Amino acid sequence: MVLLLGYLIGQHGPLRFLWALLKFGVWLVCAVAWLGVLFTRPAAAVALSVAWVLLWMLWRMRARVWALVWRLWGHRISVMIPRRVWMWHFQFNSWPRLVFRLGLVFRDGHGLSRLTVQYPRGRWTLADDDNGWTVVVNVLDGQSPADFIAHCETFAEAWGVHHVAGDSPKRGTVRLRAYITDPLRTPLAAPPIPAVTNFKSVLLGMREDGHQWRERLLGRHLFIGAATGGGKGSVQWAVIRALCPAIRAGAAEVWTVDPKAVEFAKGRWLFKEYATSPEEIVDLVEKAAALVATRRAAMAGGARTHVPVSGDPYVLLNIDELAACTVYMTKDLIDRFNRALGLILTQGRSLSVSVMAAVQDPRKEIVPMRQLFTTRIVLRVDEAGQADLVLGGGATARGAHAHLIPADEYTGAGIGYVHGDNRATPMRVRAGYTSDSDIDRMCLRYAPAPTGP
Ligand SMILES: Nc1ncnc2c1ncn2[C@@H]1O[C@H](COP(=O)(O)OP(=O)(O)OP(=O)(O)O)[C@@H](O)[C@H]1O
Repeated sequence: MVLLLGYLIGQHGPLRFLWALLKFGVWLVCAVAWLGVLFTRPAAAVALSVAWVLLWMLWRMRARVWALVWRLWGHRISVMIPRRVWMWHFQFNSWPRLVFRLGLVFRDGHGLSRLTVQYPRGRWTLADDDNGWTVVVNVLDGQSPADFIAHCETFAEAWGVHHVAGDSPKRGTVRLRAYITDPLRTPLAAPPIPAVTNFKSVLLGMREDGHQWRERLLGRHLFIGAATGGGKGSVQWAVIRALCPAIRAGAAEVWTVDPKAVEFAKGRWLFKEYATSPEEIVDLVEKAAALVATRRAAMAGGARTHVPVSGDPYVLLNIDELAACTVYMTKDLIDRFNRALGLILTQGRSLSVSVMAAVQDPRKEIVPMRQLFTTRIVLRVDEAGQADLVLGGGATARGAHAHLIPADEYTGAGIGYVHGDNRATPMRVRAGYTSDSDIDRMCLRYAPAPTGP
């Protein structure tokens, strides 16, 4: 007997052994009590047994019952439950089970008896915008942040939230941000026009975390890839809106290439140059390349970067539907176009000549020079791999699900992903929508003052 006790304690450890002993004692007391009731009041004993079985079945099915309740009334429940209580539920109740099921835990020890499970706990905080929470996890040895980021969709499903975004703020750490509802679900108005253009930070719309979506223009080239109707125009117009004060003051010029002669015809008065036919387009791009060469020669040995001022302005070469220029023109014109554009893309950044190009099909054969664009934005695309073509390899795996953006204009147009500064993972954003009447007002108020005699 002593030997058996010693063996069991050695195998299971004293705590586990005591726990098992306690459970055995409780069961024994229950069984004796039940037998006592059976002999005195058989009917009550049968009723007790049936109630026990029912309770046991309900307990076993608790996950399915909860899933059903959640599916039927989840939305209403989520509104009623305070955010913090909701977060605590996932923090203490669901997280340990979830990471266990996803294989994000480690089991140590030898044999069942000494099994210890190490699982990543994480620091949980409510988000500032009250639309979810953030979990910062120190990954275990042998794991990488990518192991968690790959499961963002699963976390979103398990927590019943709209979206979970993951990134790695520093080595060995992963940050998961749960968004309960989608802050970008309704269209945004056109961004307000600033009093003075800030070339280093122009407002384009809103980020998923509720902050302003801003991009730098000076020293950058912008590339926007999206299927037709994805809302490329709204990003282009948001950039032009931000430039309006500088356009009026003569410190910025927009040169527009509009092969379809539709999208930008309405804002024609804001543009210093406007080209639609293949010959005009190639002449205009060569003119921009010549400006780059002139500025480079003028600055040789002097200042390293050009500062845009009235009379020596920042030039934005705005190209709508780049494929029309790189594929659908004669070979001679395509060669001239590619040569001139290549020169601007490689040398224009420090000389205040930027390119903003929109394209429906971002394949390499269509846009061979897309790697030269420093800021790349992908809106809704038709196939999963296309986000990788725009943002770079692995973007879809890191959360840029541009192929899942709804095709519906109201809920999906203008939504996309961009590589935010200091972020390893793409940030979801929505551009403000510039309507036709907004464009009319911009033309009336900000069209460049006429020059010449
Ligand atoms: N940011 C936005 N917010 C809400 N709705 C938008 C937004 N951008 C565009 N839309 C809606 O989607 C429609 C299509 O947008 P737009 O023409 O800009 O897409 P596109 O990507 O430029 O398409 P295409 O390649 O055919 O020119 C617009 O008419 C507008 O109704």
